[in-house]
Amino acid sequence: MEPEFWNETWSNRDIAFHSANVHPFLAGQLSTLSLRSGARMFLPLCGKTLDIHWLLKQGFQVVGVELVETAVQELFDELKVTPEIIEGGKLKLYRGDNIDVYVGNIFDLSSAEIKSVDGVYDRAALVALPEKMRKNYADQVMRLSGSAPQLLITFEYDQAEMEGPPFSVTRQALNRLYGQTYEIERLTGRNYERFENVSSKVSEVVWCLT
Ligand SMILES: C[S@@+](CC[C@H](N)C(=O)[O-])C[C@H]1O[C@@H](n2cnc3c(N)ncnc32)[C@H](O)[C@@H]1O
Repeated sequence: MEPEFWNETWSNRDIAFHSANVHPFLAGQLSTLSLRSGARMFLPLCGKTLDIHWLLKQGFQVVGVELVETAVQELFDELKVTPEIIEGGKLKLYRGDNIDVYVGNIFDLSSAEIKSVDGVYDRAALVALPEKMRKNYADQVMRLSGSAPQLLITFEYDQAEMEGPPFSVTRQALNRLYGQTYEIERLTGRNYERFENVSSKVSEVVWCLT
């Protein structure tokens, strides 16, 4: 997906991926990463997810990256935080108490910029990218996070029935992307019935990468 696709998605408000609730598995599964309190969580392709609100409330620090500035402005508005906006690098930085969100392309971000990361939360990020981008994305997430443990949420369905995004990402695909670096454990999953065009089974699956 090229940047124009996501700019149009946000300007047309075609943001069905944005949930009105905190992800139902986040609270129950994050502890599998065994993070210290106050850990710094990296959210690649973060949008304006309410999961960020939840993480901040739990005392985590958050660092995100998001291509579309409108999304980041809305995130800070909804958090009721007036950001300090820092320009100078390739990406603009929106900063508040315990939260840094970089505006721009994840592939332009450096590990020196985002500093240390204790855990990664990938919801609707890996699955937002077409197959040909996923290897570069996975390598970049590992580079940026120092291969920190990940809570990763994917979809599995018959890709022939829907174009994506979100795309179907199987365990075999995860093994190819992350299997050299991480132990990959399937934590839980549920049937997901919100893709209108898919008549066969859709599963939403939660993984722990340690
Ligand atoms: C499917 S949405 C998911 C957003 C968020 N994770 C959530 O759960 O609501 C994917 C987001 O990634 C952003 N995005 C896509 N490609 C990106 C890239 N190369 N770098 C940074 N952000 C990107 C899009 O603008 C979009 O907001």
